[in-house]
Amino acid sequence: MAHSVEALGQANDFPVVDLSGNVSGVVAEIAEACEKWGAFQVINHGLPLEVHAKFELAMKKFFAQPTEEKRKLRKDIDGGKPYDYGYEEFSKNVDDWKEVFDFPLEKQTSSTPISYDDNTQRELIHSWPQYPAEFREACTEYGQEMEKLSFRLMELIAMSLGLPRQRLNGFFKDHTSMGRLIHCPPCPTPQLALGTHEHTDVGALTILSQDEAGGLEAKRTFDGEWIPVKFVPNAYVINVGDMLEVWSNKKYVSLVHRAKVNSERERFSIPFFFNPAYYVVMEPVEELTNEQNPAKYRAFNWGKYYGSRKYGNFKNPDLDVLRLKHFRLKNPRLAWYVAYKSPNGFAIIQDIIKQ
Ligand SMILES: O=C(O)CCC(=O)C(=O)O
Ligand SMILES: [Fe+2]
Repeated sequence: MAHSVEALGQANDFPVVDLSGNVSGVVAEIAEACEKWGAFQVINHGLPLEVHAKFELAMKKFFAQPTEEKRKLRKDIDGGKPYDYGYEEFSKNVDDWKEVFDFPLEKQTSSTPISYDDNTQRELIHSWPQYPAEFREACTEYGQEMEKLSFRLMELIAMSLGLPRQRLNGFFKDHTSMGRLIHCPPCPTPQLALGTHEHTDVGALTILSQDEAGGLEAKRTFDGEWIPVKFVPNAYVINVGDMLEVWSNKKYVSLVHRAKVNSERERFSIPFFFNPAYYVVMEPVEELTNEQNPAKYRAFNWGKYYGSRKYGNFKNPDLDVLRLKHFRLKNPRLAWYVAYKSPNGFAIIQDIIKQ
């Protein structure tokens, strides 16, 4: 029998954190939100409305073009062009009802390996559309604001874990963050499709802007119920990603989420993924582990993890890509799972063991 949410003493909405409040109050709200929900929304975040509006308009003009135009900017994963225009989902072997445009931050020069056992770095190709003329500038300005907000949030999150304010900043020195524009056209059979299938975000945190069409849903941790993430004007939704789960030694859990589509209207959604530098070795933060609370993850390299997720899709629909569970400690069976399921499984396991 379904329990009423009230009876269980749980709110049915994500906490909305007012970032203009006093720091200790904000930190306490973030701590509770990350632990209970793995997500929260922020208002009064300081991002200029005009930067957001210009960016949103440029995005809508871009997507309104004929498909042939957009396809000129097609992603080519194996050709070292993982950004730009695409209409398939990236981290799982399922089709989403959407088209996307991905862009790295302007100053980003680092590259990611193409698979977990590949140690070569290659420069990644990215191109900007000619139309609309202000597209590149709008994305760049928005990206810079997102970067600022991401650092601010990471500092608040570090404090919420009882760490010094800048404890996690160093991991983002050459960060591999990216922005994604998502357009889901109206869907004639919304019950048979999803804009974005169930997943967790692989990076540290995600800052997502959804529009009035809504559709974003989060899986509530205590009962697995899908909860709609309410549209709040001028707010951003902040998701805990896989890497924050690792650093916090699972005190905070990466948010499982998805997005629905509807038959009447199109929807737009804009996630910004704040990711560590590709060379970062991921492992629980030392200060957050001890004998009573030993590390729940073994160390692994972010760039390789990201590369496997980014480039592993669609190669073979029967194979999984690297996921966080493959690095969880105290579950040797999973090591065998990786070994048997992946084309380079045994090499991956040897690599994990060596670390
Ligand atoms: O479509 C959406 O709003 C969700 C997007 C998302 O979760 C993602 O791209 O990681
Ligand atoms: Fe996501």
